[in-house]
Amino acid sequence: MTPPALVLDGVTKVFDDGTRALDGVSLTVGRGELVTLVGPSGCGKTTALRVAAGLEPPTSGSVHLDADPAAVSFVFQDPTLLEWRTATANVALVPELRGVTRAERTERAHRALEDVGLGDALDKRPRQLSGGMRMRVSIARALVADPELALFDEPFGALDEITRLSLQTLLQGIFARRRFAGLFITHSVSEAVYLSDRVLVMGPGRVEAEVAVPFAHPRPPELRFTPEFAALAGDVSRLLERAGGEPTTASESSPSGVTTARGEPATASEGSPSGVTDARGDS
Ligand SMILES: Nc1ncnc2c1ncn2[C@@H]1O[C@H](COP(=O)(O)OP(=O)(O)OP(=O)(O)O)[C@@H](O)[C@H]1O
Repeated sequence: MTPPALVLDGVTKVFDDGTRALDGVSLTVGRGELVTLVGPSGCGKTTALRVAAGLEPPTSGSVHLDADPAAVSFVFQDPTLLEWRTATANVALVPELRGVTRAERTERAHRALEDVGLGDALDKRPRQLSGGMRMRVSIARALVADPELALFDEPFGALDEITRLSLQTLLQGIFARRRFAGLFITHSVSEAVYLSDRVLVMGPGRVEAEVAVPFAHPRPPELRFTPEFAALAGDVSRLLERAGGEPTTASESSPSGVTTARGEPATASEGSPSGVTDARGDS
């Protein structure tokens, strides 16, 4: 069996000032699987991502990355583009640093930019681009490395709602075609359900529950308006509320696919679907 792309096993992170940001976090991201982390502010999502990326050492527990480190890409909330470089030159930077020839890196950058719908903006500088377009460049820069694992830290958090929805649709289409492993942090329940195969609900320092998302890829944008989608988002919202997060829109019925952190079925509501588990095992 192919090993998962990423495994965190019992990871604890205590910062020098004594803050216990992670307290026994275990999670896996399989190949070709997109996993989202949702949870209240300060529960440790970014820390988990940074530990996964090797940017922070865990205090205890282990991290297994089964990917070429050169094939791990990041997308942050801030697109962090170089203002003096064109969109193409920004995207080509990664292959440039790896010694890829100019002709090849330009071709790869153009392909990646076309993939994110920026075929008409290849020579534009960041200041000539809207916030959504800058984020597309940032996604293209992540894709140009042909990632085995892509790590996303709330990439769409600063965008307006319409841009955010269109970038979700874009990323979902790219994921359906390329099927990298992904770990994606978001505060949006609907974004988590629309994009991912599994939603991990975090409470302070811990993964409290896991919700399997059964919808096949590619996912049409209209999926977001179906009762099945609303039911699953409702389950995640309820689990998030229990974990200490802000309540979001919940629906009456519950989908299949929710388990608690210990793997027991969690009865989120009458007629709960299979697929929800609570990390603590209580429901
Ligand atoms: N370098 C650091 N030194 C000390 N404490 C830190 C450090 N980085 C994060 N923390 C603390 O660790 C906890 C978890 O922070 P983290 O940024 O991982 O949470 P988060 O869930 O990503 O929050 P948000 O949703 O607001 O981005 C917080 O209490 C935060 O203040």
